[in-house]
Amino acid sequence: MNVKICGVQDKETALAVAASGADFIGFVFAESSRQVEPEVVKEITPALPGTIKKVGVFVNESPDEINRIAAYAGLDIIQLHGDETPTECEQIDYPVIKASSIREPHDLERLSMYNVAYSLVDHPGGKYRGGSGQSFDWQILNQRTSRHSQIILAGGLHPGNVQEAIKTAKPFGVDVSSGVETDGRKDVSKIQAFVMQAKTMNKEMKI
Ligand SMILES: O=C(O)c1ccccc1N[C@@H]1O[C@H](COP(=O)(O)O)[C@@H](O)[C@H]1O
Repeated sequence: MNVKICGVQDKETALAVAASGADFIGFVFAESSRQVEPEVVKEITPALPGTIKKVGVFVNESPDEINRIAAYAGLDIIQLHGDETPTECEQIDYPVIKASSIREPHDLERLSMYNVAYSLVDHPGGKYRGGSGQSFDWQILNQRTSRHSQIILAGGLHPGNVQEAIKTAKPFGVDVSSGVETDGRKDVSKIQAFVMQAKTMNKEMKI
């Protein structure tokens, strides 16, 4: 199971995320309580091993600005968490994770409009466009077709429910932000527990 830990804001936490065995680390450049400046991420990314993919999260930013920040900050992958069109996704010079809100089975149809590396499925959200800590009905994902491969499941995951989520939705990967925090800050013991729970499912399900 592939694991992404999102909303990292400092080098110490980033190193702990890499040491936990996570496959992707996310930095939020969009408006959020977890927003981080490109100058900060530029100092963090060279300290991380090449094995962990550095993901920049953007909401309704222009492709030119995203490409500029990605090159400057040393990103590998771009996560688009707003109303970006399929054309805008194709203007990104990096592999794209396109996030979509899932309320009902019909929402899955939207995923195949995008020619992107990964589709991330999330709860419709709260104050910001993501990171709300709320989950949706994972059973909906059982109605996806083979066109919907490389699904990353997000929204309200935490160490206590990630195994059930994986069993139900059988995603390519899982993504978490709020669920590995205590009092709004990343909590290394929760990050380690989340990665351990998700990777254990890997072995049990042989996926
Ligand atoms: O984490 C944020 O603050 C954020 C802000 C704006 C867009 C996306 C954001 N994070 C993404 O939101 C989902 C779900 O997060 P949570 O686990 O429910 O808190 C996840 O994909 C994050 O990458």
